[in-house]
Amino acid sequence: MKILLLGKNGQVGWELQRSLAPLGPVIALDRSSPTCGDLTDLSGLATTVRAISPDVIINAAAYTAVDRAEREYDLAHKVNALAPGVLAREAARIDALLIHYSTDYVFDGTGSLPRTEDAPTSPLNVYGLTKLLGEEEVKSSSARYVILRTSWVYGALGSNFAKTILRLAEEKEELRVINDQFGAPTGAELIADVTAFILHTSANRSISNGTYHLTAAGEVSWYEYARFIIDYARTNSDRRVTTQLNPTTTNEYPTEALRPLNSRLNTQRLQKTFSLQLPHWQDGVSRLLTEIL
Ligand SMILES: NC(=O)C1=CN([C@@H]2O[C@H](COP(=O)(O)OP(=O)(O)OC[C@H]3O[C@@H](n4cnc5c(N)ncnc54)[C@H](OP(=O)(O)O)[C@@H]3O)[C@@H](O)[C@H]2O)C=CC1
Ligand SMILES: Cc1cn([C@H]2C[C@H](O)[C@@H](COP(=O)(O)OP(=O)(O)O[C@H]3O[C@@H](C)C(=O)[C@@H](O)[C@H]3O)O2)c(=O)[nH]c1=O
Ligand SMILES: [Mg+2]
Repeated sequence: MKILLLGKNGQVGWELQRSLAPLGPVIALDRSSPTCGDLTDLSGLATTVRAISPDVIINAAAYTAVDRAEREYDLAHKVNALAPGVLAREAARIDALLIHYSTDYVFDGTGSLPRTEDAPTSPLNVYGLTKLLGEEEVKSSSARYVILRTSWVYGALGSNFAKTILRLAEEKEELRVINDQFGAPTGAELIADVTAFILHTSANRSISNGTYHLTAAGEVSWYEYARFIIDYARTNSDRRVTTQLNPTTTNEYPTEALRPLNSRLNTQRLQKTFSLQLPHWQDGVSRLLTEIL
């Protein structure tokens, strides 16, 4: 199968370059590739799909700066909603399968139960809204598609909460981290591996269009996640991690964008449909920390 990958140097895109390699030729693009891989260039994107004519399109590119998106609606909307719409309509023209990623931030995060794929969406911030509009663009096209909603992504390459905390833990005397937002940190490696597995499955049996929640198992608050990272660095490295880590609340830690308190996603549909098991978040985070410390 010929695969077109967009966003090749993001956290997930980078790991996809590895996990997709055994499945067939991968044409991997980013915003500065000679062949247009810029999601703000909607006609250029369409031309790219027509020129390459892939069997599968994987969209790992996105506007992911959650606070900045509050000030850059038009750009976030173009990248997260209009561009996936173009990809979906071009996929439909050539009968390619589109794999697209979305987020826990499409939900408002009330209550404490893990949300299923069909739970009502109600984003609290611009990033979440534009990602939801992107999902709707994909679903309303006549393309074959799989949407994978994930959460709290980290990887060795790129920026993420785990790497930020490691840095701040050496720089600052005190760190305050929110203790009332809960979710599952999910490795870019895991997302990429599951994506490759889904594609391999789709080569042998037809899979129906659908949205699936894909996160690591277990749950944690950002504060407990930071605690895990700092304890791990103290035990397993020579870093001088002298910071004092203190819990705080969403109300006491204002940010430009509102974030859901409950980011828990129910992953049963993915596990049952593809006979998969999802590892605990601590497994992947320990691997990351071992790798970067
Ligand atoms: N990060 C997270 O915590 C979560 C991410 N997701 C979703 O998972 C997917 C992958 O995210 P992740 O890998 O973490 O994100 P990253 O921010 O690590 O990577 C996104 C990539 O998209 C690229 N990109 C941004 N704008 C454009 C553009 N106009 N044209 C081409 N490329 C562009 C970025 O390039 P550049 O660096 O040049 O800007 C970057 O390489 C996204 O759909 C995201 O919404 C879902 C839940 C959580
Ligand atoms: C750095 C820092 C963050 N925080 C809080 C802010 C926020 O609520 C939480 C995580 O911070 P981040 O900046 O990593 O949050 P954010 O960039 O919003 O992370 C999100 O990114 C998008 C792309 C997604 O799709 C989501 O799943 C989620 O991963 O921790 C603290 O309380 N103290 C700190 O020192
Ligand atoms: Mg972030």
